[in-house]
Amino acid sequence: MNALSQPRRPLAESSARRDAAHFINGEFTQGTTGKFYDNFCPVDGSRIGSVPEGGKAEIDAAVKAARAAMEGPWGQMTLNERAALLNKVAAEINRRFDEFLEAECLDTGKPMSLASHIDIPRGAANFTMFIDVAKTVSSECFPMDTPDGKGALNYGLRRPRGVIAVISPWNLPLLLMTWKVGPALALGNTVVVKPSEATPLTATLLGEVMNTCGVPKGVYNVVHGFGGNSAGEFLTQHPGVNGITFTGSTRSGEMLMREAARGVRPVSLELGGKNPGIVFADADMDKAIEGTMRSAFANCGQVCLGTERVYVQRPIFDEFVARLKAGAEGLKLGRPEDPTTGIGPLVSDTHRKKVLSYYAKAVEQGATVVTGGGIPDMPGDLAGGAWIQPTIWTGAADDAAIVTEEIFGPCCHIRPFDTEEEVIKLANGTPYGLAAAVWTENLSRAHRVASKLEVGICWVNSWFLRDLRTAFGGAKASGIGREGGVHSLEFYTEMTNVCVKL
Ligand SMILES: NC(=O)C1=CN([C@@H]2O[C@H](COP(=O)(O)OP(=O)(O)OC[C@H]3O[C@@H](n4cnc5c(N)ncnc54)[C@H](O)[C@@H]3O)[C@@H](O)[C@H]2O)C=CC1
Ligand SMILES: O=C(O)/C=C/C=C(\O)C(=O)O
Repeated sequence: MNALSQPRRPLAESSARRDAAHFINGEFTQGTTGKFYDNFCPVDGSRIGSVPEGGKAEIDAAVKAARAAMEGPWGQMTLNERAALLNKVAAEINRRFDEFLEAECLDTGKPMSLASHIDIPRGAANFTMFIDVAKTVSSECFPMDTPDGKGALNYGLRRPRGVIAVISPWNLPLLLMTWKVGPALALGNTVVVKPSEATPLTATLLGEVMNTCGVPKGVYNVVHGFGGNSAGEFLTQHPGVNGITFTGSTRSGEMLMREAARGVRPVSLELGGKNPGIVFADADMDKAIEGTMRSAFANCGQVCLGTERVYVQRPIFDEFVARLKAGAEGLKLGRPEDPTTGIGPLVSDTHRKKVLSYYAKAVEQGATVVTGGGIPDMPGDLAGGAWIQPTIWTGAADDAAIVTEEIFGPCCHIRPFDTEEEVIKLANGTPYGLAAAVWTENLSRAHRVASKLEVGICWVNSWFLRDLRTAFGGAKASGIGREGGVHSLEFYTEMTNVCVKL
């Protein structure tokens, strides 16, 4: 199970190559729209299977099933009963680890070495962690004075919010979907999930797991389809939805928020980033290079927390650029099942077109291409995949597109800086505010800089070190709200203050 130490069977032979299906009220269905689209593997462009596109009828059926489950057996369950079921779900994901792994790597093309360490284990951990939160969280209590001297007692009572719409992206499909489904269910809600159109497989597979574990029908529903004028928009428009949680682009987040305004429904939005990495001259160079390699290139740069702007203090600038260049050029592009693969393809040809448009803009706007900048020559069937070269630039202006806009590819721009004050201003000089990575051996400086960066998450001498109990989310245009640990209660529950006169 789990870690990848030797080659796996080729994904071409995987039994995870299947048609996707909606999962509504505990049953798999192809729906009634008669519309289907093809799901392609970005490794070689091969067809994985078909995906039904859900319409208003499928969304309505899923929302009604979710509501009925709230009012039925799920809503009647004790926390311990719910927890037992969700622990079984986590155990079943681990038991079917290889199926989830193959499905995720078929859909995304990411290396199995990465998905077996991050995506699939987190798919299970997202359930167990939030069960712990639900079981251990305490409530607030305020005793108060009253004129008669007898007093009153206020206490907060948390109830599930209801039917939660989960709209999830393609870059970490199982991880980011369960990051929302885990707390939603642990806290007693039901869900309708609209996974990304590009990555339908693991959400479908999770339906099988729910049935195997005896999770009541209607608790977990999946409807496939696209965003605007399709399943995504129909879901957010449905009046039976009590809250909308979304991870994806800032543009789509804005649209969702408009939909959520109808009926004044809460949103939790984790959106785009243009995250800075700041490397001070006193940094441990090996650690800074290793961390920046991961933050710029892991998952082919398709991580919202990734570093696309690197600021390096001038005395170490040339050495840093040379070493990151060597690292990028040493990354092996390869098949997911090859344990020596360092980087996979982008998720789709459509996304590659977007990333390549930035590669072109970088040159047009006068940046120096340190390495990469195009499409690599891939052998045989891989030539049909969405491969792209890891790319590093220097010399772009601070207002160039590659320095200001989220690219979501394996690339970064490196710029020198002189002073702490200057780099804080540069780092904050963007509408986004998701994450930052600061590299320094000076403890005082680390704390000082972290406190001044306008971001939701600041790593010091690390990147993507995740404690699931901590607050996770973005500042400014990178999102609204925080999820993780007790912070998830804010969105997934509704608080009633009970005031008891004594
Ligand atoms: N913050 C993050 O983690 C992610 C950021 N992105 C960024 O977004 C860019 C565009 O990628 P997309 O796949 O188009 O991301 P997107 O943000 O448009 O899509 C994410 C999810 O939202 C759904 N969606 C889109 N529009 C919707 C609407 N009007 N109503 C309801 N649901 C809707 C999609 O079907 C998908 O499930 C990427 O190039 C990247 O820059 C993409 C994926 C994840
Ligand atoms: O929850 C995590 O650990 C990772 C989150 C990553 C994203 O939200 C993303 O890349 O979109």
